[in-house]
Amino acid sequence: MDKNQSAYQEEQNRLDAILADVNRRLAELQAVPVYRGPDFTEQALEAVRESSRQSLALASDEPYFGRLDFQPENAAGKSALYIGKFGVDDENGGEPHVIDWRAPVASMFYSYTGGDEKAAYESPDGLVEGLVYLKRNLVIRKQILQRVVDTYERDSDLLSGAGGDEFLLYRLGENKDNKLRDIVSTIQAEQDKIIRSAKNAALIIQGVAGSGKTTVALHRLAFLLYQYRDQVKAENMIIFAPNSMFLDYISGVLPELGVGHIRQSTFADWATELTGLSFALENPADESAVWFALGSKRPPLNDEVSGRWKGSVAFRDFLESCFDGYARTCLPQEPFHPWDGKTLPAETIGVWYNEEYKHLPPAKRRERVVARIKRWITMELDKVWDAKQKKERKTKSTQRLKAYLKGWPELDALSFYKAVFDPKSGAVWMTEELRGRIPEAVAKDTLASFRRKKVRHEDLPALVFIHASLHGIEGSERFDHVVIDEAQDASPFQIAVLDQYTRQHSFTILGDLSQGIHAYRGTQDWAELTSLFGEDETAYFELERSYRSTMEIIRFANHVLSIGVGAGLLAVPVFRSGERVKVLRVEKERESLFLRDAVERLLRRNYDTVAVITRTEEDAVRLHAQLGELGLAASRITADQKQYAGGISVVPVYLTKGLEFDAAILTDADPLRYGADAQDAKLLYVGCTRALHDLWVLYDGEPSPLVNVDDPEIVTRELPGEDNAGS
Ligand SMILES: Nc1ncnc2c1ncn2[C@@H]1O[C@H](COP(=O)(O)OP(=O)(O)OP(=O)(O)O)[C@@H](O)[C@H]1O
Repeated sequence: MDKNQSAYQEEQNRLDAILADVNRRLAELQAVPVYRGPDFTEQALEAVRESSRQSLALASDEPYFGRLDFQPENAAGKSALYIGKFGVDDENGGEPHVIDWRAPVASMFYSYTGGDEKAAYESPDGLVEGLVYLKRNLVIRKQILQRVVDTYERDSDLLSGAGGDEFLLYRLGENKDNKLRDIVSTIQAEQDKIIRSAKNAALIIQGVAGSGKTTVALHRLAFLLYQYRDQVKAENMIIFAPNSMFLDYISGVLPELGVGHIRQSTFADWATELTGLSFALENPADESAVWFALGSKRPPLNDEVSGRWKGSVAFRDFLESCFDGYARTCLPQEPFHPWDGKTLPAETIGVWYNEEYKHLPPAKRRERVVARIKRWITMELDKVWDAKQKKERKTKSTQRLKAYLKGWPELDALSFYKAVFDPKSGAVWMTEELRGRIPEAVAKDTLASFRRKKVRHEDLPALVFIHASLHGIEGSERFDHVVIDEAQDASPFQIAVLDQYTRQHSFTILGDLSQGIHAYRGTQDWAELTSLFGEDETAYFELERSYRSTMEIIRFANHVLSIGVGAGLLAVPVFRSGERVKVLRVEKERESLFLRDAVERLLRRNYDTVAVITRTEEDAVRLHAQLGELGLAASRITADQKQYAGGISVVPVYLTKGLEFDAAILTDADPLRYGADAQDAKLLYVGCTRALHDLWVLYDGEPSPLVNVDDPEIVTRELPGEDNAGS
């Protein structure tokens, strides 16, 4: 028996033994009737049983994926640690059968990349150092052992890391369906560092396309829930992603990791609900039509652009000044007369408002003062003995209080915000000086939206900020941890308001400035965020290895960036070579026919997900219809879509962000649609980096200056014959 066979046999024997144990324990637990009665102790026991049932059921299909033979210093011998998604204890109190991947000791499986140095991990009792003898990857599917790959063996000629790469490449070469997956078995050292970072800091992660940002953030949530189980609750954690379809796309990962109940939302949904917003949001498609229009039709991008101005921290400071003015002046300066001859002096009301309830936010202060005035009226009425007079005074006082409060209206965030922009609002706190600070075009646009009873996405941070200033923030509204994905599209103000709602700046903020296609409202530079949290409370990471696409695709995409944006933030591909990028001239008249044939050809290669990526929405509508007429059923991805179906998609390039496809065909890569400017380059870069295995780039006339046509190593200008495709 050779070495590989004997390793396989050894693992098969162990798997048989573990599975027998897991299956027996699962059967025993399933045989216990579920307790649904009123006894608290029994309920608690049932909860423990249910959680064991669930983790054993999950563990029984794929109990573990890795093995690490480790000998701590001063220990007599080495032990084989098996690492899986869930820990499985030995019932008799011996070494655990399987160690949870999040446990401190399991960290070595990811961080140890070979070499002669010692390995180490942080145990609850301090640093433990020792020697790793073996690192082994195991693929078990539905209880069947499929692969055994040694990625490190001490004192052997196995090149350190080489097997690890082989295993990673095997995983990366797989097709993708309509859901993102977990990567527990192949987390890379640089990703592991982020996943296991301490909770109480804002982590900012700049990662190139396909570097695993989204995936890493989800694994980090699972880690935080494990490591800080006494301090954080899943219900108090939230993931913000750009749209509902993206949330659906990533929704599978956390359940796979055994984590439930984490909130997932878009910023717009969260903000609308929190503020009880009565206006609708402007259709995002209208904004897209402006900012993703072709080159010359786009407005110039500068700091006075409404989205940038309203997304800045300076705008928050401006609103704070408005708010201070409001809080100082909102209280009526007159005394209150509930009926003729009776007075509650303005000074008394002032003391209540300015001193006694000073610790409360204005809306709550108002509530308390009004309640106190009412109590005062009741007390004064109690002094009146004559029933008729009492009744008359009661009625009078109610009318007078109503009139008095007209000068002190109850404001919600929207009415406050409207008053900021509307010169006719009569708000005394909006001084001429403050009003003069609003750029004219911004004021005009905003008022026009108000007239349509609409607000824009860019108004939401302000509305949340005002809401929090007026009402304060309840403990139950605060988050234990917040993930912001695609954070380059979030404005600094948006992140600043989220920080108000988050305990101890506990954030994972991920993005890629090279994919900042919403530059008209997003973050330009991560340093803007560091200044929000303070340097000591921020940790910055860069991920530059890209795992999604083949080497050819990444090099092709990097070229787009270096022409359109300049060097910097370029992705480093993993060594996974595939087909060359096909840059093909296809005349418009035969475009749809060509596309139909191309998609069919890709499907014959057994790809599961294929995307036709257009530059504009109109092109997507047109091509989708034409392909339908040619008998190719594809789904068209739209901005308001809730789910991603997988299969064949037709999609405008700006809606592909965050998604990935086995193969992608980019249409219209010509100079008109993709000019040599930063905005177009970012769009094209996003489009190219969606493809895992195969990228086709089509144009009519001339190719875009962003497109690499000269490098025969990574580009082919002709369609290879089907039989020798890939050669
Ligand atoms: N360590 C890893 N092992 C296996 N696959 C990985 C690993 N890291 C990332 N991937 C894969 O790479 C792809 C990209 O991951 P992900 O979508 O999380 O990246 P991203 O940085 O958020 O990308 P983008 O910015 O382009 O949206 C996914 O298919 C993911 O499964």
